[in-house]
Amino acid sequence: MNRISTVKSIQDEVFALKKQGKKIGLIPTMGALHEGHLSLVEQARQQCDVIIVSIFVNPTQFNNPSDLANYPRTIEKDMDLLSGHGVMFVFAPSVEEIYPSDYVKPAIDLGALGLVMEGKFRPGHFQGVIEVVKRLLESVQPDAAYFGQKDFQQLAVIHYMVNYFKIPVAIVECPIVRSDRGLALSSRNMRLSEAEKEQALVIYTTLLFVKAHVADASPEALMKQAVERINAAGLKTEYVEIVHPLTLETLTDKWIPGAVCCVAAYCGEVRLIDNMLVG
Ligand SMILES: Nc1ncnc2c1ncn2[C@@H]1O[C@H](COP(=O)(O)OP(=O)(O)OP(=O)(O)O)[C@@H](O)[C@H]1O
Ligand SMILES: CC(C)(CO)[C@@H](O)C(=O)[O-]
Ligand code: BAL
Repeated sequence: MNRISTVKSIQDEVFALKKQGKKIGLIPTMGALHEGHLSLVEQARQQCDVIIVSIFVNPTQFNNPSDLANYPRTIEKDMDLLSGHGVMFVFAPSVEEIYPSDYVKPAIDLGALGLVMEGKFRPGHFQGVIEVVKRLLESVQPDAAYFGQKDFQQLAVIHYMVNYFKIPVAIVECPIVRSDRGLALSSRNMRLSEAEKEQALVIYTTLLFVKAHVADASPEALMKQAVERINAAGLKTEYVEIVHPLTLETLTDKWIPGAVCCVAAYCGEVRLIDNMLVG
């Protein structure tokens, strides 16, 4: 497994491998890797010949400076965790490498996709995600790129961006990996105490509660109950939205197949997100 830090070097490697007919899979991450990331690697291994994991804490997608400052950075541990998982390259560029002085921000209007949920509570977040994902895809030029459904809205935005700019890559969605008791794995979980990890389970149990009650309550009523349940457990809910899986429009009185319940809540200082297919 080689660690590469420049766009030029990763391009040289990829171009040579592509010439040999190899299929390239990219897993973009911000590091502090866990089993959720490894599941993306494993899925990529089943479909690609060459696996590249990028590790880059992208400053432009953080709307909150303290979130960026506190984001865990564990590159040596990450390299250890990845070894034995068939990864050929870890691409870990600097901020200057990703955003050189002549870098031009992509111009794209995400419309409603970028204004709801994460877009509403983390202003500028998706513009930053688009900047970095477009730059990574154009730098590495993979055949397929793997993303987790834990970041459900991010996937919707990335699909839109790839279509909009006609980037020739397959976007592969990977299911959410949870702890034994249901907490969605996340790099930010490292900042939770054991007691907070216990408390945060209410997000999962609330998603299960919503799923179990679709036949006897409206989306609107269940969103309200979900907020109450999460807050009653001591978390601070930012939003609970039950949405159309493609347009992300909030459902009110009628259910549709494929409805997804999305949650963002603070457990102490740590902001957690999760979602579940409920409709
Ligand atoms: N529990 C998980 N199951 C499946 N995919 C996941 C999981 N956690 C993260 N991913 C995916 O891994 C990729 C990289 O995510 P990232 O590095 O931001 O980790 P993270 O755990 O989501 O961190 P955080 O939520 O704390 O920012 C994303 O596509 C993300 O959706
Ligand atoms: C896709 C991504 C790596 C871009 O920085 C990030 O948003 C993430 O980890 O989900
Ligand atoms: N996985 C989402 C990255 C972020 O929270 O910025």
